[in-house]
Amino acid sequence: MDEVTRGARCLVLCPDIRSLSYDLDAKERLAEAEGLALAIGVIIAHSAVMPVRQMQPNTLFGSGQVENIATICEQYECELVIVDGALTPIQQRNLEDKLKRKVIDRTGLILEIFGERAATAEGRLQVELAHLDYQQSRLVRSWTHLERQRGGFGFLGGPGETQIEADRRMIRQRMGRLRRELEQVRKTRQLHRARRGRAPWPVIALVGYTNAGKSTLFNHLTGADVMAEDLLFATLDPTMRAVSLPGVEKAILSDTVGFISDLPTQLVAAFRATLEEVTGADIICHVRDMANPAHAAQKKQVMEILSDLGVVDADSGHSEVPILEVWNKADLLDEERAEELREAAQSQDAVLVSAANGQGLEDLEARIAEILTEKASEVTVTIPVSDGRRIAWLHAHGEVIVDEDAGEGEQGPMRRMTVRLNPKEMGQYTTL
Ligand SMILES: Nc1nc2c(ncn2[C@@H]2O[C@H](COP(=O)(O)OP(=O)(O)OP(=O)(O)O)[C@@H](O)[C@H]2O)c(=O)[nH]1
Ligand SMILES: [Mg+2]
Repeated sequence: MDEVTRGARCLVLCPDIRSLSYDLDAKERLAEAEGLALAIGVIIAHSAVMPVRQMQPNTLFGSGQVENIATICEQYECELVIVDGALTPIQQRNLEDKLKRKVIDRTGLILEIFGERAATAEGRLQVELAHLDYQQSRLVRSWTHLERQRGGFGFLGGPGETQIEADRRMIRQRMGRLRRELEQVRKTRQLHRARRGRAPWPVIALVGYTNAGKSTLFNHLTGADVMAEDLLFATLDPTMRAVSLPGVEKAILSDTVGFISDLPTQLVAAFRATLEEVTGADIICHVRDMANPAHAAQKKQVMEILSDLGVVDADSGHSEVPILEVWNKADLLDEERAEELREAAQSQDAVLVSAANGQGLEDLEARIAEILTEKASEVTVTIPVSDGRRIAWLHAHGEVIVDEDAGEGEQGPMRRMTVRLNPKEMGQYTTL
C-alpha cells in the first residue's frame, strides 16, 4: 500500500449500514474516524455520515451517493477519501476509479497509524507483517478482479497474472522471514520477562480504549515523560517504569497500546504478543474516559479484548487478574455527575480520578497498593535443611525469591528463604 501523504486534504466518510448493528451511534463513530484520520496527520476538509440502505458489492455506496461523494470531493478539494468501514478490494478499487482519488478503509487507516508509531523492533516487525497480510488479501482478490477484466479483453493468462504470482510469492517469502525474526525477538523478550518474573516486583498493567488517558496517568504516577497526546494510538509499544506506592516499595507500571473497536484482524494477531504482557500482570488498571459519551461501549470493547486474551472469562466475566477501573477525566464532568460517579465507585472496583490535574490519584495509589498487598506479600523464613516438607511446600505454593544457605543452626544446616505468599497461603504455611 502506498504511503498516505501527511497534510493531504481528506474527506472522512462513516457508512451507516442498515443491516449491521453498531455499538456506537453514527455520530460517535464519525468522531472516532476523524480522530483516526488526524492521527496520521491529514487535514480533514469535510466529514459526513453516509446511510447505506443496501450494500453495493461493487462500490459499497449506491451510484447516486458515489456521485454525491465526487461532488463533495470537488467542492472541498479532497485528495483522499477515508471510509470508516471495511471495503473489499474490489470496492476500494472501483471507488478509486470513480472518484479519481485515493481511497482507504478503516483497516488501511489503522495500519498506516501503526506503521508510523511502531518504535521497537518488535512493533515494527508486527506492523509490517500485518501490512503484508492485508496487502496479500488485496492482491489475491484483485487478481480475480483483473482476470475478469482480462477475460473481457481476451488476454487470458497474460503477463499480469505472472506479475501478480511473483508479487504474491515475494510477499509470502517476506512474511516467512518476518515471522522468523519475530520469533527470535519474542524469545528474547520472554527471557527478559522470565528474569523480571523472578524479581519480586509486582506488575501493574494500564489498559483501556485509545485516548482514555493511560499515558497521562503513567506519566503522573512515574514522573516519566511518555508521549501523551490527543491522538488515537499515541502509544504503541509497551513502556515500563518502576513506581513506589504506599506499602509497596517497588512495582512495575506498564503502559500499553490502546484498544479500539473493529481492530483489524491482522493487528489483533500481531498485537496479541504485546498485550500478553497484560496476562502476566498482578493487577490490571482499566483506564476509562468517563467524559466520553461512548464510555460504556468502549468498556465493552476492552472487556472483549481482555477475554480474547484469556484474562477475563467470556461467560462469567470473572478475571484471573484483579481489575481496578480508573474512571478518568473527572475534571471534565459537571459537579453533579462527578459526585454521582464518586459514590458509585465506592461500591465497585473503581476510583474516580483526573490524570490531568492529579485529583484522586492518591486514592488510586492506595487502592492499587491494597490489592497488591492483599494478593501476596513477601516473607523471609529460616528453615532447617532437614525439614524438607516445609521447603518443598514453599517451592510448590509460593514464589521463591531467595533460597540461600544460612549456616549452622541448633537443628543443623539451615536455609533462608524469601517467598511471596498470599494471605491464604500464609495461613496454610503457619499450620503446616
Ligand atoms: N481533561 C482531561 N484530559 C485528559 C485527562 N487524562 C488524559 N487527558 C487527555 O486525553 C488525551 C489522551 O491522553 P493519553 O494519555 O495520550 O491517552 P492514552 O490512553 O495513552 O491513548 P493511546 O496511547 O492513544 O491509547 C490527551 O490529550 C490528554 O491530555 C484528564 O484526566 N482530564
Ligand atoms: Mg498512550
